[in-house]
Amino acid sequence: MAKPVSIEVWNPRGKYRVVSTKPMPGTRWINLLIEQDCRVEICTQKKTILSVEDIIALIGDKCDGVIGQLTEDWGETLFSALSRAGGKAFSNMAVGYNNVDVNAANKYGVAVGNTPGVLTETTAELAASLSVSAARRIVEADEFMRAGLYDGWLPNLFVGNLLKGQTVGVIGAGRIGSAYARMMVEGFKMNLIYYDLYQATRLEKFVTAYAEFLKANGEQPVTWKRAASMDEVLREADVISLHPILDKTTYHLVNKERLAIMKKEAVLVNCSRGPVIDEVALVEHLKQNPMFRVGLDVFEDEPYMKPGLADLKNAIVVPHIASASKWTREGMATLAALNVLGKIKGYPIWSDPNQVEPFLNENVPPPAASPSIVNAKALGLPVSRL
Ligand SMILES: NC(=O)C1=CN([C@@H]2O[C@H](COP(=O)(O)OP(=O)(O)OC[C@H]3O[C@@H](n4cnc5c(N)ncnc54)[C@H](O)[C@@H]3O)[C@@H](O)[C@H]2O)C=CC1
Ligand SMILES: O=C(O)C(=O)CO
Repeated sequence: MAKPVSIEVWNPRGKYRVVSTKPMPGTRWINLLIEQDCRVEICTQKKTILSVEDIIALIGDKCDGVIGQLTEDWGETLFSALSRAGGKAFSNMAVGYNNVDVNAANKYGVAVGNTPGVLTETTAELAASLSVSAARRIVEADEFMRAGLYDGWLPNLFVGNLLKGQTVGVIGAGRIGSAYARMMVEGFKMNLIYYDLYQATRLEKFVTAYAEFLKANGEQPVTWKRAASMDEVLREADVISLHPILDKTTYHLVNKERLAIMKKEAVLVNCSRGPVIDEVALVEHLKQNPMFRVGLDVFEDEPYMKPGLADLKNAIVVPHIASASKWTREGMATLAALNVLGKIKGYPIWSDPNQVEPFLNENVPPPAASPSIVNAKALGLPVSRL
């Protein structure tokens, strides 16, 4: 058993005990819980990633709900511990929930919440930032300046890739992938090719309308294409961004063979999950192809990078910050808290997890519903008619 962990307590006399495994941005999420008679316990342990044993110690003998993190292993052990403590409510403070064994949660009747929508543009903006930074070698140039190596303008200094008129590829045109695609098409007049299991109809309509706008103004219209395969995207695109969920079908989706069919001067961006790319193969590909560039926000074995990646000038690496804007992170905390509160209070499940704005308006009380419960159907939870 792990040693008792340090905690911060709000509303100690609250009827319901809600545990958060990490301090989260903002205070609205705390106030929303204590206003509904919850005692809120926030783990203030300095340890970045809590172990299963740490979280069992946090849960204790009585716990009505837990807000957890994407770095934690939520499966049989933790859901059985939460159930034994009388709890039936859990939420990831993340939209991705590959760290959660939903079947185990179903076994113990525990609702699993996530935080879709509030992080869509923030994440897409970072993917766009990495795309431009890699294409134009921003980080290399910054390091060059700071090293005092600049001794005047040169025709060939840090020459990169132009984006306008080139092809942007998206693998996984869901919420974030579609937002990213629009940013790159509308912002840089790139032509789109995307691959997804489902047709991204809204995205296609947006790009079609933008093309008509450009044409009406005497400019070259942009184009879009839904690829029949992922390989088609990898062959044709100049910049490719990965935005699928991580599951067994997307593990190592980008491997040695697929890296080999990409353009030698392509840019590859990953703001989804690290294991979507075979990172060992990527390091070797980057070594063999110095004009191929990557922008990575996520890594196969976070928090570690595969050997050699940190030494490569054609790789930009940032520590899983794609959703890290103030508004988004405070909103994620709010959605996660309301997921847990909703289950505790017996509220129905919000009918559309893609429209969570009503929960994010600080000037009005949130709807009496859980914003997004991924196993609502499996648990037979009622859907809100609001
Ligand atoms: N780096 C970061 O901080 C963040 C990472 N993420 C990651 O991004 C993922 C996507 O988030 P959203 O866009 O909100 O989810 P979403 O569910 O709206 O979109 C995911 C898309 O992936 C597609 N997909 C699933 N399997 C596929 C396959 N085998 N090939 C191609 N496409 C496939 C789905 O059809 C769907 O359209 C999350 O699951 C999470 O892992 C999300 C937010 C922040
Ligand atoms: O939401 C997610 O899935 C993240 O990776 C962090 O925002």
